Amino acid sequence: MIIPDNVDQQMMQRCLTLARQGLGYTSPNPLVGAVIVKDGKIIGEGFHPKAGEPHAEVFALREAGEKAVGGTVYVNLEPCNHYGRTPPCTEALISAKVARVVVGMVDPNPLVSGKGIARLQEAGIEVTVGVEEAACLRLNEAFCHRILNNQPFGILKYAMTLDGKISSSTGHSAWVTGTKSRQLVHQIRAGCDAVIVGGNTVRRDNPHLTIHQVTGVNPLRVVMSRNLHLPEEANLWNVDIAPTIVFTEWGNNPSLQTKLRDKGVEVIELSPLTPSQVMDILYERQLCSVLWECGGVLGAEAITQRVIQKIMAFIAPKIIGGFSAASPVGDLGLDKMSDALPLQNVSFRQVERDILVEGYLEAI
Ligand SMILES: Nc1nc(O)c(N)c(N[C@@H]2O[C@H](COP(=O)(O)O)[C@@H](O)[C@H]2O)n1
Ligand SMILES: [Zn+2]
Repeated sequence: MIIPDNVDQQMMQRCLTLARQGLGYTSPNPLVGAVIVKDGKIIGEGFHPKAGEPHAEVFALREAGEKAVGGTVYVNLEPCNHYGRTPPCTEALISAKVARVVVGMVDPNPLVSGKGIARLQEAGIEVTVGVEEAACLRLNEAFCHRILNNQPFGILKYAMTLDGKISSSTGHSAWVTGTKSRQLVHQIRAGCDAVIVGGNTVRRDNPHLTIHQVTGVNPLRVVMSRNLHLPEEANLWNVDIAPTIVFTEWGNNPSLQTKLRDKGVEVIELSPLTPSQVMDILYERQLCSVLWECGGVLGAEAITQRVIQKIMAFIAPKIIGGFSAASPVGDLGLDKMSDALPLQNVSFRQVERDILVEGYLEAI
């Protein structure tokens, strides 16, 4: 392959493309891709496929072999300088005698942060940091949030009409948005480690919460139901497609608990059952990103408990009306419009006739 102009940016974009091949498999580790270039040609490429397996740099070095001597290595995350599940990549890069390393972003992991870059510089390797940094940060926003806050990154996703309703006043909601938006949701799910819904969503919509027509892995499906008044038969109880965990409060509906466990559904009793307790457990289970596809009551509770960092709102150009038709976020206890939670880094994207508004509830 011939290398184009603005090589550093182009090669970093190539790293991001490679890194995305690990989407859905790497948690709690980041998505990382690496490219090695020498004499204007790519001589090695790699990506991190799974926690416990070698890092992206190692795969790229393996492919380049002896030719890596004097080459330039591109990697979207600072090379590690610690013994984790795998040995430090800095030592592999130094042994391979590469001349230059171009890093997309500093690793926020306190075990690494800045130390990988310092080690390479000490060994006489030229290091450039911050190429395509915004795109690198965005790709690993969930990893960064998790490692800095000891909690998974929470995304609240909803679809609403132009008059702010997620269903009609009878509860009917199929469908608010168009086909393309719904396909995009499947892609978003494929990039998340878990999807959470409340008991109402299970009773009313009987969702699968899987991915269709996109490549990737199904996320873990999570149901939060205080009273455990859930149907005995539901799509989510078919764990052959994807695992399901049901969180409930201690001692509720023991006979359904037994039936669910018999079907292979994991049931966890917590008192009190709160979004933040659930996120703590998902953190311990090594998850980086959690997509909340719940109704307004649970969504508001999750926002109040600060477990939601990002909002993805699909808005369809239609009006349903109805005083009792549900809206995407329930009571936040805010009385004045001046208290409304502002989103940051907001972006807008047209998806057929719908608009996707994305933004962050607080800086990450
Ligand atoms: N630069 C880089 N490339 C990769 O491919 C990576 N997976 C990482 N991860 C960093 O190292 C930590 C995990 O180390 P182990 O896989 O346990 O050895 C991870 O937290 C990142 O800081 N970095
Ligand atoms: Zn490494």
